[in-house]
Amino acid sequence: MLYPVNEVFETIQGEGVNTGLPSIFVRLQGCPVGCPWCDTRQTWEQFPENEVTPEQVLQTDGSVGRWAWYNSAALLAAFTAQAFSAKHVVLTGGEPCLFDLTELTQALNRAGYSTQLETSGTFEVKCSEATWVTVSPKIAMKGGLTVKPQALKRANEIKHPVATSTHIEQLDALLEGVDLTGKVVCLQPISQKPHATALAINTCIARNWRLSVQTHKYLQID
Ligand SMILES: C[S@@+](CC[C@H](N)C(=O)[O-])C[C@H]1O[C@@H](n2cnc3c(N)ncnc32)[C@H](O)[C@@H]1O
Ligand SMILES: Nc1nc2[nH]cc(C(=O)O)c2c(=O)[nH]1
Ligand code: SF4
Ligand SMILES: [Mg+2]
Repeated sequence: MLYPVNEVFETIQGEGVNTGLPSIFVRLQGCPVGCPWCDTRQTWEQFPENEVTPEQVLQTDGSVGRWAWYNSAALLAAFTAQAFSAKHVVLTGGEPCLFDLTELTQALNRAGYSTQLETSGTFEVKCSEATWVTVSPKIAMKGGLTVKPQALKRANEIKHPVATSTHIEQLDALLEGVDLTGKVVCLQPISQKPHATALAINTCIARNWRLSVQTHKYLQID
């Protein structure tokens, strides 16, 4: 299966439970969710005129919406060609669950990589059993999509972006009746805003949830 890839790079996982883990990020192109504060707006549209060769994607930093088709074998070959050391692959986007990721994650696992998804939960999650699934639920965004119960059920980690108390109330409503056994709940301040960070800290302490700050932004790395 072919996937539209916006960028492939090696860095340190900056968010969530796996913070600090050296990781290869594969950012897929395309997202219809429409979060007003999205870090990666360049991945929203998959414009045909922005298609480039796989080599060109490896040479750019993904800050523009260029993308190329890759299959799992070509991605694995790119990891080798780039001499990446990390053995953990994070599939993000854009919205990676626009695509069936089963074959890709299984191929990565077979090649010795652990895998993780970063998803909004607005599409069914299709991936290998071994994949760590981080759902960052998107509620009442412009695209009008809703969070799929299957995605919440499959989540290993629920990492909610927050800036106001309304975001906490929306998360509470979403999680009502969801069995959280074995799942980690994190709050992630939106765009490092001081108010958002204070709200996340205070709520995490009150609820015994995890705090996820975007450490890569503080470190000024990708
Ligand atoms: C860019 S999204 C891509 C994956 C997927 N579309 C999703 O939303 O989970 C990756 C992560 O960044 C988070 N994120 C995006 N923009 C952010 C911002 N301005 N502040 C905090 N977190 C943000 C998302 O909530 C998500 O957890
Ligand atoms: N360092 C780093 N960690 C991240 N964790 C999730 C990211 C994402 O954009 O999905 C991200 C990212 O873009 N960079
Ligand atoms: S779902 Fe993810 S990629 Fe899509 S707009 Fe929201 S944060 Fe950005
Ligand atoms: Mg990011």
